[in-house]
Amino acid sequence: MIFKIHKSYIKRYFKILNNMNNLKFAAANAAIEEIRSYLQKETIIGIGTGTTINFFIDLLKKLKGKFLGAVASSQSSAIRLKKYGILLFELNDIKYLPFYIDSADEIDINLSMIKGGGAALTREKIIAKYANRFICIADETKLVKNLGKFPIPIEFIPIAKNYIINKMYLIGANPIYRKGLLTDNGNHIIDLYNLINYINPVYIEKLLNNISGIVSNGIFAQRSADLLLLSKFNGVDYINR
Ligand SMILES: O=C(CO)[C@H](O)[C@H](O)COP(=O)(O)O
Repeated sequence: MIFKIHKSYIKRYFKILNNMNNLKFAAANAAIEEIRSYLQKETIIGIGTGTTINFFIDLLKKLKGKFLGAVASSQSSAIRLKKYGILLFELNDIKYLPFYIDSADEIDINLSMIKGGGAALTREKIIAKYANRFICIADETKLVKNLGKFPIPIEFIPIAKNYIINKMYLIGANPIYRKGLLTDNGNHIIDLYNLINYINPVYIEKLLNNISGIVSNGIFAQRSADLLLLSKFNGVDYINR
């Protein structure tokens, strides 16, 4: 069966996409301005993962020479950084990380987040915890009153799949396995639906941390962001924790 899509729908789709990209670019650009004056020859920057961060990496290439290099939270970000000739470091090789720049799938006013839509949550959480300052860049669609509409990703060790799925039903979540996905750490991902509108993200984060086989979960409440650069159609808001 052939479906004909009206030209006006295609035009509208590209207009929305373009607007979203403009917002992502604006947030990324604000982060560049935020860190610019702190950069020194020996500075290493922590870099997240995703479409918003890709804009940040593209802008960062212009600051090459003003900092030493970067530590990436995923293979995909590492490849992009490498393409621009930005020096890559392993987290274990660095003593101090002044900034970690990343986006989020959802963020609330306390700067707690759900992350991991791009499956990089474990490395993101480790680097975010190691960093002195977490700067989150996001467009205004990511800001929510209560976290939980976006499913919570959990990265787990493959042999624990059935055990974890059963456990998730017991705590009232609807677990959906991301078929065919292998994380950079060789693990798998389940997305938890219906654990919505919870008031206490720290409680859920700790609860999930406590289940055997789960390597990490996408709630970033114990280590929330320090600064949110939130891009809107009329400018960028600076929201401090
Ligand atoms: O947590 C993440 C990846 O694991 C990303 O930060 C999150 O998914 C947002 O991505 P995007 O900028 O593409 O909306």
